[in-house]
Amino acid sequence: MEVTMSELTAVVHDAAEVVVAEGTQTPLQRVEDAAVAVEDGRVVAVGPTDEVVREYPPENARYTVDASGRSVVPGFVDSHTHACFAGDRSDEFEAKLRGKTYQEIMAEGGGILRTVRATREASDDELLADLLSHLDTMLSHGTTTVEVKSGYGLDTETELRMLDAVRRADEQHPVDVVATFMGAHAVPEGRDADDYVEEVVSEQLPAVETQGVAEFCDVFCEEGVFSVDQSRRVLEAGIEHGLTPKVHAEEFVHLGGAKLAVEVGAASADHLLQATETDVQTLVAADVTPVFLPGTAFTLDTEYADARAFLDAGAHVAVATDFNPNCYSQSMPFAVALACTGMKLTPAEALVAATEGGARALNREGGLGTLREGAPADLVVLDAPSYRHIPYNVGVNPVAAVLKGGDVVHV
Ligand SMILES: N=CN[C@@H](CCC(=O)O)C(=O)O
Ligand SMILES: [Zn+2]
Repeated sequence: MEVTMSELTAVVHDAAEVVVAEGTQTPLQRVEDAAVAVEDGRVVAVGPTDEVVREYPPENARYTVDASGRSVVPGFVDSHTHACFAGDRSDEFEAKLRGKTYQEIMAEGGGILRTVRATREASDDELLADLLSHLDTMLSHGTTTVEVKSGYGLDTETELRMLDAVRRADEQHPVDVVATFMGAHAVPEGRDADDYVEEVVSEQLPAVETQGVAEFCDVFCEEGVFSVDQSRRVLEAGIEHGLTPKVHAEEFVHLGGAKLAVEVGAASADHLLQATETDVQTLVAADVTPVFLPGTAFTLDTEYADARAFLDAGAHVAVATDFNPNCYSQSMPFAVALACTGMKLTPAEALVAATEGGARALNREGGLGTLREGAPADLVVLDAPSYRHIPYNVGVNPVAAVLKGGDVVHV
């Protein structure tokens, strides 16, 4: 005889609105005067409060959240971050304000390579503590799933130490953490790029597979970093070691990273500031999720990517923070605001790109990033009557509470 026990975990009721969110090609689905019921970590009902509470009485639930006057949206899925690192680069922000470019700072030994030096020197516990602290900040701003890349080690030992910190953070923290190996983030000081690519392929990737510590493999395909051929070599080797490709593509110079993303069947192509109309058509036809990182354009004070061209071509787009020592914001609400002001997404498009779009960029299309029935119960209660306040009330954290799998994990 089969016995199953289901548990009414949470009822969030009397919300001014609940945003279901489906995809950036679908009009925003939302319900007014609404409630959400959660059983065993999944959404079991979304609808008018009176109907939901009749079937799922709040008094039977472990958590009851009175969301009167507030809006409920899916937890943010931040699909592109470099959140595991040590050191501080706040002085580079000032140098950029005085006119230095990102490339000039790198050429002087700053930028990524400076973070590599600090990360190699940090202990395992320091790396973990810093990452956990960033996850706390992300959670308090409504992020419930985040992707974190390695790539500040650039040697086998430190890349593995970073990915181990990511694994431990995932175990210890309510936010779900998805690991990406990015040994090909920069060419280490004093090394030749081809020679280093061979190290990534023959040493780092086999070690990452043995440890089972990453799901994706990313590469910085950029002029002066890794060429298309070098990037292809890394991503194809990554596939052989069980990792799904992602590409930092067409950020500063148009090099062919978008085309490469299609060729290798990447889950996403990210940045895309220099993408051409052909890139747009090719990525959309191949269903590679375009990930836009407006915080990077804001920090570098550059033009923003043309996300509208992708939306017009039928793409389901994603928006993420790109949190890293150069783009120092863990806040998805801020990324949503910049997606609106910088890329002219509507608040609805930006919100869906930051939730369901992020799930697509991580190949998690079974409901993550939405509040439809059956989806993981990752909910954000906003201290505002509408999702429209996320980009409107800019510079203020709009999050009142966060539920992860139906448990209240932040108030
Ligand atoms: N573009 C390459 N990597 C990061 C920046 C990393 C850094 O500057 O430390 C990015 O996605 O923007
Ligand atoms: Zn990046």
